Amino acid sequence: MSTNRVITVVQSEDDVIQELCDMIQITATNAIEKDDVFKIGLSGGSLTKFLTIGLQKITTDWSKWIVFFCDERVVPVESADSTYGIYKNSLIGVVPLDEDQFVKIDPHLPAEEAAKDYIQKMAVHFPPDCLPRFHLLLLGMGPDGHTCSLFPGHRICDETSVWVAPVTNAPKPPPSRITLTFPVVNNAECCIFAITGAGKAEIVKRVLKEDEQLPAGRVKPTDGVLHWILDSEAGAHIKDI
Ligand SMILES: O=C(O)[C@H](O)[C@@H](O)[C@H](O)[C@H](O)COP(=O)(O)O
Repeated sequence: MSTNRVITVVQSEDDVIQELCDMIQITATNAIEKDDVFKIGLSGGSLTKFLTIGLQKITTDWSKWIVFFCDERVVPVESADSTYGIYKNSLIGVVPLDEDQFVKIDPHLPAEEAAKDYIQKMAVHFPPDCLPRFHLLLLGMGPDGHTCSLFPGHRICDETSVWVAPVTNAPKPPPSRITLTFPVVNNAECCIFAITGAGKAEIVKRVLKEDEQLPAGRVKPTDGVLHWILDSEAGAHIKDI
């Protein structure tokens, strides 16, 4: 089954941020026109920097945004490892988003409970009897091909019975996390990978060659579009795919 995949290679990291935020603005406008709400899922890592820089420049009805996490580290919000903590400090007060527009984990719970709790919180915004369908999921990818907190060889990559799964032994610190599972990721209307740097060129090539051993290679929206936005370094081997 071929996915509706679009690969965009631009020159620099700044160009990736511009391309990414242009796509976010368009997707948000279409979602708000269609559903009067914009349900977006954010990831951590370098994406936090891209959005901190780029989201300030977009035009959108911020009041219609509901912001979820594709994955989150189960650490206190004050911790430097908290993805929500980073977005809270870098976006709230900078763009017109309120804290209560973020659907956050309860970091005081162990990962197993935090995952169940997050499903309950998602169920407030999605019909309970079908898979949640995000308008947009923003994804990163590690040099090992992981995305969200779906790590190579980890059993939760095959998890299909829950919307959100706990991770207690993530190879990328911190070890305790929660993550959306593939059925939810692949039910999104749109997924965007924003990837930069020479360190990712080899793994990008492998993933775009559909190496399904790699979690990022299993992101294939069943009824949606998949975008890869790459800078010239991360896209160095594009011609080989
Ligand atoms: O919380 C996390 O760790 C992320 O959600 C994770 O999936 C991230 O997107 C990748 O590890 C890429 O991170 P970098 O872009 O920083 O390489």
